[in-house]
Amino acid sequence: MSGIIQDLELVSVTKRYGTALAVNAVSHRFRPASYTCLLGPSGCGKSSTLRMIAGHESVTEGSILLAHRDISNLPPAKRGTAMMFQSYALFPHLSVLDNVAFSLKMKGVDAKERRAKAAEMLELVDLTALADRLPAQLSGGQQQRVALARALITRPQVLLLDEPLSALDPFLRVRMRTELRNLQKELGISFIHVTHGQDEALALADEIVVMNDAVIEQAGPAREVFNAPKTRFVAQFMGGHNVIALPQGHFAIRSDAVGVTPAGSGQMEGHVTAIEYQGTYVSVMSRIAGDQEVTALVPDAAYFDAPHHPGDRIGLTWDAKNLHQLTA
Ligand SMILES: Nc1ncnc2c1ncn2[C@@H]1O[C@H](COP(=O)(O)OP(=O)(O)OP(=O)(O)O)[C@@H](O)[C@H]1O
Repeated sequence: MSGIIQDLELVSVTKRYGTALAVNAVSHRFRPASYTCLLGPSGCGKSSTLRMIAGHESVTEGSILLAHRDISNLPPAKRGTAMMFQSYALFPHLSVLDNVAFSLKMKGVDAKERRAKAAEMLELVDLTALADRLPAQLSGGQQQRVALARALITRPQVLLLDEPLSALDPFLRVRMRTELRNLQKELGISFIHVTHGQDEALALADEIVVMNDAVIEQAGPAREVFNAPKTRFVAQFMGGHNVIALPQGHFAIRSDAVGVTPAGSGQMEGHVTAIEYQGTYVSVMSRIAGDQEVTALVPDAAYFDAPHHPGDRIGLTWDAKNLHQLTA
């Protein structure tokens, strides 16, 4: 919205709560004007990272730079960032329009100008018709759009979103994620979105930053992180992969890159432990040498041409180019 594309960078950022280490010397440069998801399991430090960027939590060590300016010690309103919270925290007694205009009122902007700006933001999130309602008269999805408009009215260079879709029902969640993604592209600013959902991150993100245990395990374009996980944790957390120990080391391979052949004809022998019908695919779970579990996702037509059953011996095949060596 500023018209200038700005870089956000974390330089060895650490957060301690007493003796607990929540974020451990994390460094990362966020791509300008892109949608980034901070992804990881509960407690990995993603919300602490987001809150430090927003200025709602102090940085214990390290610095946060926006457009090469150290913003680590600035108050939230002076950073060029804005945060949309998990609970939208709208003022219940204020109309939608006044909720959106609130931060401009705090800044001393006169009534006419702030109402005009708020109306512009409501148009952006498609809520013009509901400007005079109170928050209690809105659906969850509408409340969320008010919260978005309220964050965007400050014209941030970076919008921070903490689990913004978690309060919505599954149907609305999918719709809102499309809206968020479109809004980010339309505004051309950076969105940094915290989530513990792999599907959500894959659907939304240009870049995924996977955190585990207070550090970044892997960061890169969504497709690269899913396709070529570097560690066992990333492979297992992203899902859809097998982790296999081979004589050359540990490898990840996507389940849909593993083929099932008649016994005696594959790269490896296994016996089927379970079959699960998933609609488009059938999941064939098997056990191979070394008591390792391998799952093959077989397109349903191929499976039903030559079905297998628990106890059957099968061959498993893959193309070596689909094996990704793990570093940890
Ligand atoms: N205010 C606090 N005081 C003490 N410890 C905290 C505080 N906030 C977070 N922590 C701890 O820091 C670690 C990281 O928490 P954080 O909220 O950043 O993780 P998260 O990945 O966002 O998890 P979740 O998805 O559950 O919100 C956790 O072990 C958490 O218990």
